[in-house]
Amino acid sequence: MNDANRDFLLAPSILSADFARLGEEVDQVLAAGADIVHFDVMDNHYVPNLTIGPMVCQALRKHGVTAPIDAHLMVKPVDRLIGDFIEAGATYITFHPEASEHVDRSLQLIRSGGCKAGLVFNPATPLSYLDYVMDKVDMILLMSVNPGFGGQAFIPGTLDKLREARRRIDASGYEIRLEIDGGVKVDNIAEIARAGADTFVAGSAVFNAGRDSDPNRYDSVIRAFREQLATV
Ligand SMILES: O=C(CO)[C@H](O)[C@H](O)COP(=O)(O)O
Ligand SMILES: [Fe+2]
Repeated sequence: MNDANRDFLLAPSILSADFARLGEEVDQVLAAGADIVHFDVMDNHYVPNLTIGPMVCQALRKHGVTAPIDAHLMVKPVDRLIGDFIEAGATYITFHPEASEHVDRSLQLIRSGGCKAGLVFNPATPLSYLDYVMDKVDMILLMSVNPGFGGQAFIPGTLDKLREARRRIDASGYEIRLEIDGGVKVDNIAEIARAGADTFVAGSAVFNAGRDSDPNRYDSVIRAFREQLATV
């Protein structure tokens, strides 16, 4: 696939949403044109922060969210929670290979539950974890910050890593999405897309936009992202 016909998907990270009004926040960002709900799961063990789990994913489904939910598991161990997120209605389940004792088994567990499987690479994690599992991944997620917190700055070296991941995907012949997570803003998304990403997580850039009282507060930031992507 080349840049011209790659479809770009926007995945706002609800890490930066107002948790007290989560259903409403998700409804508004999807109404503004977002494609995927990025759902950050942190365990205060694999990463130094604690967030939300499968019950909240299930609550979003019950609330009526039908868009894909992209569960980014920053937890160790991973396998038990994989089952819980399958039950809770996740669409994608991604995990960090260092957090699984048996990466191949965890990937198979996700697919056997009917979900799409992905591996997440921290800034210092080598892409060689992909060597023997390309046929078992639907998503490769490159972290462009160290995991654990929203609002951090994009690490520029990730652009080269994106180019390398894109080469691997194109050479494999498999349909695999290439997602980027951390510090994605309106002013760098085009450069990130040119380096090979096709799925863009953005938390603070989306949820810090607009005024709380404005029901259309996310329209202009989503439109600005799309305008930038149209230049790629
Ligand atoms: O996985 C994450 C952090 O570990 C988040 O998805 C990410 O940081 C998004 O937030 P921002 O766009 O504000 O950087
Ligand atoms: Fe994330």
